[in-house]
Amino acid sequence: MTAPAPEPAQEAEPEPAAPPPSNPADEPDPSDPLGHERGHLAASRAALRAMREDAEALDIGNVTANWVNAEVLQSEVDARIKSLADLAHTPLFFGRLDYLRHAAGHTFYIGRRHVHDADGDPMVVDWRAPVSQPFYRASKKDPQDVALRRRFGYTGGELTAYEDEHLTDPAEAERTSALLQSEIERPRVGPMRDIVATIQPEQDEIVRAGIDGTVCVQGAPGTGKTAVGLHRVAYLLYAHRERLHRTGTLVIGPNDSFLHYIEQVLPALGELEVKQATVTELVAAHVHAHVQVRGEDGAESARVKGDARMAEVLRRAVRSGVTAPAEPCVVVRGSRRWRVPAYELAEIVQELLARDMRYGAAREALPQRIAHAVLVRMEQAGEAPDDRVQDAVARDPAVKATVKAAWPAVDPAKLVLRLLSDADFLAEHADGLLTADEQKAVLWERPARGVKSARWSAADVVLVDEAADLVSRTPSLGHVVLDEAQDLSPMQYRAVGRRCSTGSATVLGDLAQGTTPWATASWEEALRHLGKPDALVEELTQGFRVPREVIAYASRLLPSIAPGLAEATSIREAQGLFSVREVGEAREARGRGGREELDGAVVRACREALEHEGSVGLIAAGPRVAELAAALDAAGLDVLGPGEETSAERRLTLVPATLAKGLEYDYVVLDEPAAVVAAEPDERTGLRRLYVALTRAVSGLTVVHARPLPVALRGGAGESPGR
Ligand SMILES: Nc1ncnc2c1ncn2[C@@H]1O[C@H](COP(=O)(O)OP(=O)(O)OP(=O)(O)O)[C@@H](O)[C@H]1O
Repeated sequence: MTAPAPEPAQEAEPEPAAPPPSNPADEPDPSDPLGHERGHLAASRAALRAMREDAEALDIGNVTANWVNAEVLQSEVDARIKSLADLAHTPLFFGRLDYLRHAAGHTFYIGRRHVHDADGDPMVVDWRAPVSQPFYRASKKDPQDVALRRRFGYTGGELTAYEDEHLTDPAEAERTSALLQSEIERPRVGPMRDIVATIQPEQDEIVRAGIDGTVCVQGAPGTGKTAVGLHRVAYLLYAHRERLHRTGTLVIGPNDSFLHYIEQVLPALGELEVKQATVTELVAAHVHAHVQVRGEDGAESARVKGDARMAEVLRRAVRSGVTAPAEPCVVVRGSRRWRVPAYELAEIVQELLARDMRYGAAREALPQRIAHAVLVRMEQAGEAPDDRVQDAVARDPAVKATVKAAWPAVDPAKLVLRLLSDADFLAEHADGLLTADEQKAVLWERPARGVKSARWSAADVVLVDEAADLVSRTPSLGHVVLDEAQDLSPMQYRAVGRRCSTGSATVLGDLAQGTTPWATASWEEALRHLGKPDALVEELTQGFRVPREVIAYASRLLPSIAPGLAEATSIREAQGLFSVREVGEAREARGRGGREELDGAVVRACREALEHEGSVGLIAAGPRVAELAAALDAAGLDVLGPGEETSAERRLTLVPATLAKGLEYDYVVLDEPAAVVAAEPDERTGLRRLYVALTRAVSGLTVVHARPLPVALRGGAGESPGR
């Protein structure tokens, strides 16, 4: 952190950390508070080293004789040793609270992890501990027993500044923190970082919401939804470690480059166990070893396959093989024959069908029910059969044959394959649910021969997942974070809902950024599909990413893409660079000459952006990517693809607009907005895609266009900057 702290903060030149005071509890030297804080930092680091040495010295041989236990224990010890590493560029603490009257002590240093001294007294407390909460929430209006909140500034790992707020001092005016501001405005390079030092009060409320409730967050671009979701997982893991260790946690994101972008946030917070996946990966891994996504759907076919009505079609199809037995079931035991008549078998089957049971569970219950009917007859005949007899009868070949005929086993993948290949079978179960046209849209163009060879699409696999759940219940995790949720179909929401049916979820999204034909229109409806209709819907409106002028420009699209939504604010104070450059005449631009001129202007804009510190993203419509890659190459500019990590040397990424969601770059060059819009199946989706692309910039945006800008973006005369 480099920004100087304002009055009354103290600034100091970086210098080696002072040696730890002989007694860290020594009263601070009022003439050198920074020296005292550095002393505490050095002492905390020494304490962390000692904790690590203790962990390394653990001899588990004494604790366990069993080698399986020993292995488990050793891996836990190894994980602990790893988690105790002192990372040079992650300061051990970033804040301090002095309480007025706290029972357990007075001063607490807040950091990413807990550190204690040899007596077990805390040197640094975890940001997630209850005692740390006022660091994020206390204010002059509600000091929460805090006299002093101190924020620390670091330069290259050295403690170089601090900034104080005396929350109970009426004479001290409230003001924004410069350290906080500089942290927010720090240039971005590389993957996403944690925000523990600067979580805002309204974000903290979501982060620390109870584990039993599902929270849904609607938020404009850059309001910190992803950051909040990830910190919430870290918080829940801290507060409910045992429970979540058993049940598991999962973060769902829209694509692999996004998951790659966020994957280091949780490990940096010491959480190494959280799984990350896209919905498609999650579902495909679960349903069938041979079901692989290799096909694609057209918009209409994907829309119908993603519609919640498909759940009912599948329910009917799964149960369609159940038939009332026409023959009695005759079990021979010794010299006696026991006969359960067909009408009674039919009653048993009917009764199971009427129950709210999984298909597979009912199929397992059926032989026991038939055996019970046999046992009743045995008892009536004066026998005294026990449970073992009932089990033996349930396994009798005659009973098995009855079950097989009345309640056939269902293979979910084969069932869906038949639905998508066999028009009559589909019609039978979609009757009254899907129109003839919709049924046509659902059917594969070429019927597949087998599960392995079928060209399953992402939407098909979700259908298989639904069918699999109808047969046997999908195991639920303890907590699921669903990011960029607005793009999910109702059937996908159901698939995610199954994975948190006995747990809870954090649903994050922005209705204005929905770019699928089935994009979420209302959170209430989405939450119903998810199976969490009582979830709390919160809104975040403070933008941390996009400069004011840029968000105002992008927000011109809101009336066309999401009329009900409010424009985000920007808490960035830095002005930000923003220009819209028109190249040549629109007419001319349709020809090759125009495109070359456009490519040239784009390359120039990229070069200019690279003169600044931080990452640069060139966002363009998919069909433009190859041409722009060639132009950049010809100009000698080194360019990365999405998902490749930026570094100080390689900072320019060429991103197809379809993959820009959730990502951010310090400087964005946006190529030809009209092409971004035109690459989508309809105008609303196109404008939403454009809205996403326009809101990726942290410090500057240059829009370069040859074709006329979309009408919704043009604004009034003289409003466009840089012309
Ligand atoms: N409290 C905060 N302090 C510092 N930086 C923050 C804070 N909240 C969010 N940010 C930063 O703002 C940027 C945007 O956050 P994030 O990506 O989580 O937003 P989002 O709402 O998910 O955006 P989008 O809708 O575009 O996906 C990130 O760089 C994030 O680290």
